[in-house]
Amino acid sequence: MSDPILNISGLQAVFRIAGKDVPAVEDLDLTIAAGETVALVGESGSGKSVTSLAIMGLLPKNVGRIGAGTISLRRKSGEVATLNALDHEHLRQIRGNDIGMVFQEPMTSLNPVYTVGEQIAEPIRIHLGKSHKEAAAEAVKLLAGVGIPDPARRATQYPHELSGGMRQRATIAMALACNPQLLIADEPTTALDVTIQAQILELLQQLQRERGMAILFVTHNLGVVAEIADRVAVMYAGRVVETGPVAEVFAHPRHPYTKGLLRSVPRLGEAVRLKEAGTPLPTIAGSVPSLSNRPKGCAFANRCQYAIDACRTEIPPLFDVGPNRAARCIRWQEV
Ligand SMILES: Nc1ncnc2c1ncn2[C@@H]1O[C@H](COP(=O)(O)OP(=O)(O)OP(=O)(O)O)[C@@H](O)[C@H]1O
Repeated sequence: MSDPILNISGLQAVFRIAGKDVPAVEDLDLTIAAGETVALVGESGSGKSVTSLAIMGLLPKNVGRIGAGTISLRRKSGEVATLNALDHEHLRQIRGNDIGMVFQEPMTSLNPVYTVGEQIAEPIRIHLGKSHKEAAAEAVKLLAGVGIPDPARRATQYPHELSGGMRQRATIAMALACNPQLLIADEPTTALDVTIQAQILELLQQLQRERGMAILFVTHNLGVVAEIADRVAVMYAGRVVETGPVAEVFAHPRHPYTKGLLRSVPRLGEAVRLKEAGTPLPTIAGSVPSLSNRPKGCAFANRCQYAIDACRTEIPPLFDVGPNRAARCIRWQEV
């Protein structure tokens, strides 16, 4: 792989809960190259959002912090910055400039009292030092680039005047305004209906082809992963339990959790067949253990049909299970 844009090594993110430091993410390694999309996937509570917040330096103040590890980003200038060693001011310069962000709910990024055009122009003025006029013209171009019809008029409108899909396109335009090296997209299509979702995914892929940025895509939706990602990192209870190229991981999962997740996604037609037969969709019984309640050894063991006593004593390491593939399961050969 060429020098990665993002390189995370041994990341631990902790929360202070009832006077104790509790790790929400542990021992996480992740790299993303230019032009590559890596998906972080897992059930609610697995640590996906905490990971993306840690990268952006946006863990909740006084409660969350990075306990260990390094997060390096190759900036547009070519300089490699260790994000977790930077102060707030430096991080602010990097966010919106070298890192673009798109969240599930566009209204969290858009300010209701400014026009869409003003909001897209702002980072262009702040980070790229363009004049008001230049930035405003650039904002219209960006709106056109994300497929918004009549962009000059749309730029003068307020967020509530746009549909949900259009708003998400506008936040993508804002995220890309400074031509970032890395785009972090945290459930960007979850709040949209499926046709709009497909359009937004297509748009992100097209923009990535044009710009060659690295994308970290956070989702719980395996269908979306299959559609958009080159590689996937499956998270469970704060750790990556399986990683590798999407096609191979999905065809031959090596961790029981990945296998369970895949089984709980019905293929087209299968859902109807199961319903007609009165058979419930297979699900993974139980839920992700809470932070303060993580069991000893493999955190998945109490939901796992492959678990043996040895699983409950030590946390398994990530085993090499194929080219560019790893799985955190001592029984991976039997899965
Ligand atoms: N501010 C916080 N204080 C304490 N614990 C937190 C905080 N934010 C998240 N956590 C805990 O960290 C763990 C990981 O949460 P995270 O939000 O990263 O999960 P997720 O995989 O992104 O889930 P979702 O898809 O629901 O967002 C969870 O156990 C969650 O309860």
